[in-house]
Amino acid sequence: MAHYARGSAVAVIRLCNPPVNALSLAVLQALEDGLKKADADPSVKAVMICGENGKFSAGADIRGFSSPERHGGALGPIVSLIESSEKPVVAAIEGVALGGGLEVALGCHYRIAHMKAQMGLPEVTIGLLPGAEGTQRLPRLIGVPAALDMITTGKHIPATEALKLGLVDEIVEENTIEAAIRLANKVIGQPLGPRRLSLKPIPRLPNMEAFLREALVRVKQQARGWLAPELCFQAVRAAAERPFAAGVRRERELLQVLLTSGQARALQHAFFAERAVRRWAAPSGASWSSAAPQPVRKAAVVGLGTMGRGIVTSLVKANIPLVALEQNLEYLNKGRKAVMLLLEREAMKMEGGAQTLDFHNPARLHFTVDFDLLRDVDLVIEAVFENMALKKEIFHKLSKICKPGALLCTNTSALNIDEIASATSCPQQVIGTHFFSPAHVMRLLEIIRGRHTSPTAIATAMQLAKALKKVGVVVGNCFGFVGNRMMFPYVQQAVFLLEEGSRPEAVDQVLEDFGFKLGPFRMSDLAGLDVGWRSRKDQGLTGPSLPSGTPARQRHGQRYSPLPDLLCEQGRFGQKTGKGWYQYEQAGGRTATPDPWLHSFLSHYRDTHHIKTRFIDQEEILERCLFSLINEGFAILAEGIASGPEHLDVIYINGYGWPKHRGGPMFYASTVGLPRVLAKLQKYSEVHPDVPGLRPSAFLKKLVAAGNPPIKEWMSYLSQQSSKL
Ligand SMILES: CC/C=C\CC(=O)SCCNC(=O)CCNC(=O)[C@H](O)C(C)(C)COP(=O)(O)OP(=O)(O)OC[C@H]1O[C@@H](n2cnc3c(N)ncnc32)[C@H](O)[C@@H]1OP(=O)(O)O
Repeated sequence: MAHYARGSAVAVIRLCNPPVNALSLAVLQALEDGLKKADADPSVKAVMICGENGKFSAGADIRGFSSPERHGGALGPIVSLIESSEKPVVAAIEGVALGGGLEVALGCHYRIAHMKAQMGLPEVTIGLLPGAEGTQRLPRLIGVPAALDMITTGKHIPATEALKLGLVDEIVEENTIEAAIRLANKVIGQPLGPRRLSLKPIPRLPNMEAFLREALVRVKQQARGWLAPELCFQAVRAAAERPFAAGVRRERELLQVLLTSGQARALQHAFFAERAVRRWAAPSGASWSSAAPQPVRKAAVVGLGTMGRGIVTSLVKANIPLVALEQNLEYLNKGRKAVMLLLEREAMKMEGGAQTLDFHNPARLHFTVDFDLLRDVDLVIEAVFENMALKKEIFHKLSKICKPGALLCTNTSALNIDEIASATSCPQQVIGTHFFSPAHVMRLLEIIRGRHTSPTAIATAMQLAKALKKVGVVVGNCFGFVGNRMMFPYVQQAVFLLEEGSRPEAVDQVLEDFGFKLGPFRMSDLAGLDVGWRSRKDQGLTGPSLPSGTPARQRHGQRYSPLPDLLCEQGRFGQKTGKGWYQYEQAGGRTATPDPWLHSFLSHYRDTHHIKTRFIDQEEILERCLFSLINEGFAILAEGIASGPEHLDVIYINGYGWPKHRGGPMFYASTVGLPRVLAKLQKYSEVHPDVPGLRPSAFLKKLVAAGNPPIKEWMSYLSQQSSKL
């Protein structure tokens, strides 16, 4: 809705559609009606447009994009209608003016913003472009470079920056509405021609052609298969090169391409999935709606290795006073140095720098080797070496030292939360908080509830994720939880493909072309091959505890590849040693080059094990890696480890570099079609009967038998499940 009211000479149109005043068709209709009413009323001399509840508008109603033509098509003419008004129209921007909301403001003749307001054209992030003439008006107002930056990245900018760019005419600290009405009264009778952006020429650059050429290279490099940034670029280029009307026609053509590309649907799924996971629920019946978080006034991190350092940095950035603990002074000093370096770098990126972060103040960040200093903290995050005995020892100590009610979190990436909790006297306060490396950068926080974890503990961990500006996803307790458990069969397939005839660079290329930032081998070299090796040794899969006589390529009757173990035995741990699946310029180097040594090692390995080398095409590489990962996802859903497919998608997008424009693995499966996923898994499973990861999950089969229902309905088939599942 939009409420129309007339004060003295200024009519007020208030956009009203809580919580963010999204521009639904009803809101647009009411806006149009209001404009026409104001136009027809001779006593109205000016119009002011604002939003209800301190928010201008978050743009078009994304839920309405199921009927996209009507949606995109409806807004452009209204923006034109605003601009062509013979009475001055002022936008009063409070809260947010995003997407279509900002396009409405660009149609207005004047824009005034509250200093805390945020503006942006984030359409690119949901696979679209600002299709209500925004790609044509914004460059005319702020110039091509700034407009291109805003439109191709979708970033939100604060009002202060908007003022510098000339996006708004004025910013105010107090009442924006009153200021806008004052401005509207002031400009009554002034010529509107110069204020109509469609009539303005594009600010010229001395080297526009060269600028655009270089910008296109940058945009393409960053997009990696994501279509919207490049099409946003093309629309802005049209603004630079064509008259307004022709630019608008080009914008519409490009928007149509995006609307039918499938990527917009995937990105919108990702948008709503990220919001859906906030509404967590546990099998016990506890949920986000009934559980309240405890305040975290002071926290502690135990262990200052790579993960601990990132976690400390993350907590300091969230302004949470903190104790950072190591086992001895040598490790403490090493950790402190590394943390300080990270924080200095982070401070340099922030307005206000080190003062904002305040990490030199021991009252805010205290380094110690004294466990006693954890007595008064509200929450501890343990981030030590991945070893059950060590973790249990630490949790036993923590449960004795920490105050009653303190939350005890473990950053384990795979170990059993219940076993860790069993070392404490308060298992209800123990929870997994699995950060991803680098912990101060990666958005995902996998939150693992143990059998005894209390609803308050879950709510507190979710609240912590929010404070750290991360996406918290609550999952159940099993080996590898959700993310790593799905990753195991994916990596396993990648290694099996090498055994059968492929090469690391061929496998990585296929998955990077699909959109992953790094293929499995480049990723493994970055993370360090020794991490998995240690875990396999602990599981008795390799190393001294492996019973003699165990076949080299079989464990527990299933296919096993010793390739990663063999590389580790050669000291090839990846980037850190300068050699892994690739070779690097030096230990710690970042540039991966295919390694002839590895190629001949693989040939020799195949000869030793009598494996006939065969050519493996891209389709097989993609399907075996991705479908085995997805298959595990279905097993996870059936076991109740995650509450829905969107949880898995959010985890993969935010923690594992899954290309967002493909909507996450489970959404991707829904677009491929479950019958096809099932048929392919069946085919590969027949060829490799000793690989459980390729054996289709019962839940996947059930969904196919049910006629391939839409992703939103999957979980309902689970609740009606029979004992077969
Ligand atoms: C054809 C081209 C023409 C126009 C194109 C467009 O305008 S496309 C839309 C462009 N706008 C956006 O992409 C903005 C999306 N929203 C946001 O970035 C954030 O929601 C926002 C506004 C910064 C607020 O963030 P906050 O963290 O405060 O709240 P939250 O994200 O949880 O949102 C609250 C609920 O509002 C729903 N919502 C937000 N924006 C929209 C929208 N544009 N359309 C529909 N619904 C929207 C969001 O899903 C939340 O709902 P909930 O039921 O609680 O999950």
